[in-house]
Amino acid sequence: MKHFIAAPDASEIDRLISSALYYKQSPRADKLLGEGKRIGMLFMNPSLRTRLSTQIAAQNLGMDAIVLNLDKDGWKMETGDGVVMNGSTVEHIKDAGPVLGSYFDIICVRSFPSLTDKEEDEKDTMIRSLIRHTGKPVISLESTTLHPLQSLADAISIREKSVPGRKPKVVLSWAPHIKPLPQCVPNSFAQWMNVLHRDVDFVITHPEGYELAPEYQGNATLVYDQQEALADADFVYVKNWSSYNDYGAMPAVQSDWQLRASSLAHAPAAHIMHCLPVRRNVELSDELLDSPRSIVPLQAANRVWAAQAVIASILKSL
Ligand SMILES: NCCC[C@H](NC(=O)CCC(=O)O)C(=O)O
Ligand SMILES: NC(=O)OP(=O)(O)O
Repeated sequence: MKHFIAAPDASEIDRLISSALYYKQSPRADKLLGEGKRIGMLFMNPSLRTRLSTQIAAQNLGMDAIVLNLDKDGWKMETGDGVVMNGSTVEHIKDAGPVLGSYFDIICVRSFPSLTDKEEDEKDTMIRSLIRHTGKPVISLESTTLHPLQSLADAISIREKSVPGRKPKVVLSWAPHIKPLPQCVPNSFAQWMNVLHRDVDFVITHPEGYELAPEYQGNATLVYDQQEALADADFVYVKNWSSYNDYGAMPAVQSDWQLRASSLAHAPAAHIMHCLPVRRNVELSDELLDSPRSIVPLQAANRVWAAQAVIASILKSL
């Protein structure tokens, strides 16, 4: 694997899941694979899980991991072509990229969308610029459009909790929030579930106005009625996102979309998922989050094995 910025094909996802489950059993099995190699992790936005799990994964493979909070500790980066840099940006990615490429064997970056400029956000400029100007493999730690390490951990968790021989019904259910959030997590989850369509029945439910970009919604079944969508679900992935069509807006919602135990009257076996961080009792009730139905801690724990499988695959291709 060269870069990890979106869902690979179904056979590659299968290989990554197998590799992740192998590392989960034997975390240090490949402790010499990354010896003498360095991974650089650049953050333009906050993180708890992605930062720590990716560092642990790299260390399990013998790599040195260095984190730079580019938003706080780096020079403000310019990515535009031909810009006269007489404003707030100090350093161009054309100059910083080769520097980073000389320091690191693998480069990772987190860069959230503006949610104000759709066209710009859809370009995933930071990821594309790093690929172009560092010459090194790039891993997305959540970009302006996708969050593939999260989706791999989600796919691993679904695989682990699925009943053998039964194709699970997986429902992505929109949840309320106090502020507009990116579409990256639902875009990415939908992209992965659509690739895995032979393994899962995938349904999306959200209020009108919260349609995802058609390229990510893909062939998912869209059901606007949350109760109808949740019936007989095996997995319910709860997540807020802002409007894509009215970009970054929060169109008014008439009914209560918070997921509670009572929402699952017709889905008695459903496992509850969320990528975290979660706003308790806004998106999801305490009752569900604190119940054995929640596999949220499993998803977060699987972030280590997801990252380890991806980094190992890239190291093997160097
Ligand atoms: N990396 C996982 C989710 C990150 C981000 N959540 C947030 O920004 C939550 C912020 C808050 O709750 O105030 C998102 O939804 O894409
Ligand atoms: N789920 C997730 O990506 O969490 P962080 O934002 O804490 O990394």
